[in-house]
Amino acid sequence: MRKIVIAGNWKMYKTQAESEDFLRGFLPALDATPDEREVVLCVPFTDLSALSKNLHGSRVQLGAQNIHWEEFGAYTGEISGPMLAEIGVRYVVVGHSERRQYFGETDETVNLRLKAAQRFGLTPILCVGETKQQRDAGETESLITNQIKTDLVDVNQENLVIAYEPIWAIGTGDTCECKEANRVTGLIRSLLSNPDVPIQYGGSVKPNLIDEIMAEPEIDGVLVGGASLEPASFARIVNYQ
Ligand SMILES: O=C(CO)COP(=O)(O)O
Repeated sequence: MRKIVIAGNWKMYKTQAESEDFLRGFLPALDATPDEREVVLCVPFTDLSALSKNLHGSRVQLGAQNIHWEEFGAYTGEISGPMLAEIGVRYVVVGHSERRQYFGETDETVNLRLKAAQRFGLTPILCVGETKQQRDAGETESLITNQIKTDLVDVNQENLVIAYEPIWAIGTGDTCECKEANRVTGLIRSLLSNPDVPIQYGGSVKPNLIDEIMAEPEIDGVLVGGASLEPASFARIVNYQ
């Protein structure tokens, strides 16, 4: 039975005060959430220590949005696995398209970060996905296949989550059609040595679409940006029917 992972990716939103305010509106909704669903909030570094204090005893797991591959060192602006583990972070998003686009992330550095997350006891969420140009050129399958094969070299697939996030669906409101998202998720699964790796869909996930998305057999959860920023919106997603 594959794990269900419902994660919010707050990107660069919410101060510590705003994140604490979010929890006050969100946590009560979890009383209705089936136990087998893993609920994760991937938040900015400054929110991690604030939220870790507020989440004690809660079922919400903390996630980060980046991790350096070294244990320590002169890497201005980076954060290490031991720093994240010390405050109870369990998950870390790796290879998000925004990091690949704006911060020079490559498949090689993604691979290093994936292995570092596992080395320091965290579970990485690997993001893969194609651009509109690649999809229109019929390159979706080859792009995804290359990302999976390159990013996962020597990565332990027993401690991994993957998110299929078509870049053209991120932040656009143009959610991938559920059957297509399911098809590509099935392709990703066919490339893995461990068929039980949870695979999420991400890209304009909205409350009104979550029931349909989660009804797809290959999809084991979602990675949610904008719709995870409001308590009621993310609560409806977490409590999909
Ligand atoms: O990038 C995403 C999650 O990592 C998706 O963002 P949106 O849900 O805002 O499209």
